[in-house]
Amino acid sequence: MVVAMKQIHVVAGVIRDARGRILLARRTEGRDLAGLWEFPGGKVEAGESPEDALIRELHEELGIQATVGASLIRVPQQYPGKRLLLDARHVEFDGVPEGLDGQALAWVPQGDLADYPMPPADVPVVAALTQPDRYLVTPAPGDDEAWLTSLADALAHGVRRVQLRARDVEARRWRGLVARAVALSRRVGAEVLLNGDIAQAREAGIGVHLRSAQLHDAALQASLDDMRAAGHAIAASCHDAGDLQRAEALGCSFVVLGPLQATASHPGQPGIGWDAFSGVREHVSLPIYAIGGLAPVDIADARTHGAQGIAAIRGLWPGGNA
Ligand SMILES: Nc1nc2c([nH]c(=O)n2[C@H]2C[C@H](O)[C@@H](COP(=O)(O)OP(=O)(O)OP(=O)(O)O)O2)c(=O)[nH]1
Ligand SMILES: [Mg+2]
Repeated sequence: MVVAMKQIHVVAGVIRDARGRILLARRTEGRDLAGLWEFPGGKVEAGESPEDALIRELHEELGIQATVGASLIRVPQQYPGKRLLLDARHVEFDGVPEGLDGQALAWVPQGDLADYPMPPADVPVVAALTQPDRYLVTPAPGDDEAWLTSLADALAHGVRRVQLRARDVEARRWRGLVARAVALSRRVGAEVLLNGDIAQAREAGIGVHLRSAQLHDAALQASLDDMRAAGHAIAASCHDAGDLQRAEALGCSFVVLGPLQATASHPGQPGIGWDAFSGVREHVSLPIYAIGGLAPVDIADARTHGAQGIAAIRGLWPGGNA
């Protein structure tokens, strides 16, 4: 049994300049995680509010006067020997930031953030800034044309990450639907992944979304390495910490964890709820969508509990059903 360690609350600022670039600071030698880039900030002291802590830290470390804005994401994360809550807030400021502790600073265009080595808890923060907060999973097609129209509708409403999923659809029909769905998605720059079938995903030139049962199939590693080398995304469905760790080891770039609530598509499977979701997410450094009975209205809750956002069939499909 793991002994519960006290969680350290760290509040960090997402600070932008007039060009939209984001300020990163490099952790100085002699501290934990030295040399890695971080969002400026620090630990909340006893009796202090997170907002006051961030204002104090940004004044001490950068010499700026901060105004703390909206929450971006709160990431619970385990490190060797400690547990962290990285609480990332948008910040406005007066003054000119300087590295008052001798730390290097960099103004980084949002698209380049992934080039800066950062601590594990920052990976979900960067993803929250740069990747979609909704992940549509398609329902099984009844009528093909109606299914494609609904997909086009979802894309028109801003969906930018899609998992094509259909059980029990005849292979040739599914291949045709996948090709048309990929064309629709490409037109608006949405990312597409195919559920379960690595070979077909490779052939269609899209990513693959692994079923949780596939995570424990060691024989898949070679074809997944091949997918990654070709620049295609790998994602996975996870139900517990073991699945998450396996997905991270296989090189997944994001995952789905659930069911958060009981759903009609998985009757009898109880939901894990937000608190358990937070506890499980601590074990890996990955963007994680919560799935199971969720809709866009739940995105704020999701972010508060360390999720990238929500994945859904009904909650993101126009009309709410297949
Ligand atoms: N500020 C900040 N800390 C982060 C980030 N990511 C991350 O894992 N951390 C970790 C590193 C540290 O273990 C902890 C923050 O502690 P810190 O060393 O900055 O604390 P502090 O500013 O209060 O300074 P001190 O305790 O060294 O005096 O959180 C991040 O993006 N920003
Ligand atoms: Mg600090």
